[in-house]
Amino acid sequence: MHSLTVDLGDRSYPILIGPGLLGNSTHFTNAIRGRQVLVVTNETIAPLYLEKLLASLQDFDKVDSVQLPDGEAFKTLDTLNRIFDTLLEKRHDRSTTIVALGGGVVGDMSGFAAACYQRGVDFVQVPTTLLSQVDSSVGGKTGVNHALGKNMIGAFYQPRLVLIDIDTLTTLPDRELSAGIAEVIKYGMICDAPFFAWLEANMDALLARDPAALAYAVERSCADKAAVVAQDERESGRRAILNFGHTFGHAIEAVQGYGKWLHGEAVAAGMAMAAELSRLRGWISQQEVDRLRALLTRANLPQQSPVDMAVDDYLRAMSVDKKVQDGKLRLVLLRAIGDAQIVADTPKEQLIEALHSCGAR
Ligand SMILES: NC(=O)c1ccc[n+]([C@@H]2O[C@H](COP(=O)([O-])OP(=O)(O)OC[C@H]3O[C@@H](n4cnc5c(N)ncnc54)[C@H](O)[C@@H]3O)[C@@H](O)[C@H]2O)c1
Ligand SMILES: O=C(O)C(=O)C[C@@H](O)[C@H](O)[C@H](O)COP(=O)(O)O
Ligand SMILES: [Zn+2]
Repeated sequence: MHSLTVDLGDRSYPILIGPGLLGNSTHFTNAIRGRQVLVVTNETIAPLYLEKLLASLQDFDKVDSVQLPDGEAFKTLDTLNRIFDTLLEKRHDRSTTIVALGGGVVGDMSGFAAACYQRGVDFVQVPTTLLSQVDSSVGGKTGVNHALGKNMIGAFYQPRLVLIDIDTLTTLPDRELSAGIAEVIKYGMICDAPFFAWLEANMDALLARDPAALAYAVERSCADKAAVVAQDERESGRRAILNFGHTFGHAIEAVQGYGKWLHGEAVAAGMAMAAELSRLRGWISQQEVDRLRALLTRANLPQQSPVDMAVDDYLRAMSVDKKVQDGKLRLVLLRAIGDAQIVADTPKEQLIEALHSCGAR
């Protein structure tokens, strides 16, 4: 088992990574302070992993579970209410711990429910997709979508433990594996050039689900993310680099309708757009853009806009991005592979040219 820490003072917590962790009760008994637990999962994950998790929670006095409908389209305030309904109907008090068993959708909603229920209860992340293991379970961004924008309603709320059982990746559909790889590639692009080179050398092993390659990619991604989050927990500055490709990607998700494009797919296309913009600005070379594009292609990820999206669709959706300040769009661009910078002065013509170069109408 590999262990790292997200260093946030008295809110620091461990990330445990390895095979077989779901069946080990010790990690839960060590991290959970009270005697009550609510497991939040969904209809797809429950038949695969709920029984195993419940067996590891046998020592607690009161363990309930709730199964949410599956899909990004259900990452809403309405679905959140199902968690609150269960907590109240089953009479969970303030000492309860919410355990999120699932991908980023379950994790983001469970974390937000934990932040809100009786003004805050403990929370543990058990991520089961590659994307949630390398990204969403770490760092405490929680929330739900709004029709007008991604993750628009939420809170920063840190878990007490992130338990990553990489065995769960064996059942993940190929398309979801690729979506997770998009966020892995992101770390290489924004802050870890040696990792980017490692991904170029090991993409075939990752796609073949080689356990050692997957474990390494999860560990390295979590380490990269934990370092950024420890510097700037609430995104007042540097943390925004984790949003590389997301201003474009979130526009794709919202305009297409949540769930049509997977988050990781939208981020992949968004990273290609941000890379093109960085090149137009004279910061990275065509060769660096080509390296990103080649890696996205090998990972079976898109790098072009949906055909039916026009530049105006992007500009409208991007104008509500959470990084907008005083009406000014802030974007994450690249100085080089492995070196991201946040900029507020992108010329509109360059932005439009970058969008066109990725197929936006
Ligand atoms: N909080 C953050 O920092 C952060 C970071 C990145 C992404 N996100 C959010 O995460 C969400 C995307 O997460 P995701 O990619 O995990 O999607 P997801 O949660 O929708 O899961 C993808 C699909 O895989 C299924 N699934 C989950 N685990 C499985 C397993 N082991 N075997 C088989 N099927 C399994 C799910 O039921 C779902 O159908 C988005 O809402 C995105 O905004 C949040
Ligand atoms: O943890 C972060 O910070 C991120 O930006 C990680 C992203 O991968 C993630 O998709 C996040 O939810 C986007 O944040 P948002 O603030 O733009 O909604
Ligand atoms: Zn993301």
